[in-house]
Amino acid sequence: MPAIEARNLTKHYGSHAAVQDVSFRVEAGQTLVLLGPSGCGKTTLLRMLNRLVEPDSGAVLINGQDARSQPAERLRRGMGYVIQQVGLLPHYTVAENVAVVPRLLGHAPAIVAARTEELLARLHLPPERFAGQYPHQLSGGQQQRVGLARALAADPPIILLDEPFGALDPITRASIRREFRELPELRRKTMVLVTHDVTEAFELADQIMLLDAGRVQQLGPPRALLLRPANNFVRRFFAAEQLALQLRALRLEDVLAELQPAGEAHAISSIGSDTKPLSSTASIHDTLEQLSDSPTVVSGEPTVWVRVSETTARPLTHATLMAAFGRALRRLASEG
Ligand SMILES: Nc1ncnc2c1ncn2[C@@H]1O[C@H](COP(=O)(O)OP(=O)(O)OP(=O)(O)O)[C@@H](O)[C@H]1O
Repeated sequence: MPAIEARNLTKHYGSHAAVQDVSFRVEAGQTLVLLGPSGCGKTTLLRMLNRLVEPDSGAVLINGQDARSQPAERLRRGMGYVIQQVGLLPHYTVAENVAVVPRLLGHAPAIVAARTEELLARLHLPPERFAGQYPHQLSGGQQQRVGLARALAADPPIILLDEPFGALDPITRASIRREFRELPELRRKTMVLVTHDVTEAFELADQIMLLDAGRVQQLGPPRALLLRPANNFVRRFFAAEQLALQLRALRLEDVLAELQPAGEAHAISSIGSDTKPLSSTASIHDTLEQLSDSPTVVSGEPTVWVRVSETTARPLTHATLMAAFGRALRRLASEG
């Protein structure tokens, strides 16, 4: 049973159709990204999931149960909600803001305090410095982290995020996104995230739903939208950032075959050093970054070793990895 299911959701504002006949399923632990140009209906769709907006027709099922079968407040307690404007309470300290929902739920004060400290520390807001501060004393990025800590505080199984990194400059945004991806708290969560940033979508999504004028243009894993676009809108939407997205959509395991010379008897056993092997599930983008950090330098290029046996290892550099990536793209496109 999917954790979230949307069935034929439609919403009009007057005669304007904001969302038209949208359906999707999100399995437990997966992330769906709602992507599309401004005004395409992303926020309206997200807010139908926690009943901040009621659909004209269609239904939302949470763990198989109709969202309308329980009071909206109870439904929302099981779903964290993170928005761009953060919405911190100005007269509450950081710690009080994070603790709002667990307190409402009647969790024991000592447990709430410990959990708040742990979350702040994990989100790089050392509690000894930040717990007693007020929202106006924080930067935009720090406020967004507090917003995220607040959404995670009661450990809800589902998190809805609306442009959660929207107010940040691109560099801070990329680094917060990385921390976000690595948060152990989020690994088990079912998430629906709204963004208009295609790179963000490709970094975070298991599935992307691309919308235009309230209608689904394509729903699928990131690489399917890139390699097998359903129509010209999808093709054009990704055209400008094609390479950056391909680097995020393909993983090291996709190019392994291309790193192997024809006729080589042994399969590749590892890439990288024994102490720091590269993960075969890392994106090519992340692999290139890790390669840059390699302490081994051959002919002025950072290098890692591709091992096929105890005694045989070949060097891998940015150039050889990019060449293999190019061949893998052509192969995947022709398999289309
Ligand atoms: N409360 C409302 N009353 C009237 N029209 C609305 C309301 N909320 C949204 N709309 C309209 O519905 C459409 C979809 O809006 P929505 O906020 O869902 O888009 P979005 O994709 O999230 O946009 P953005 O990326 O700019 O936030 C827009 O045309 C918007 O003007």
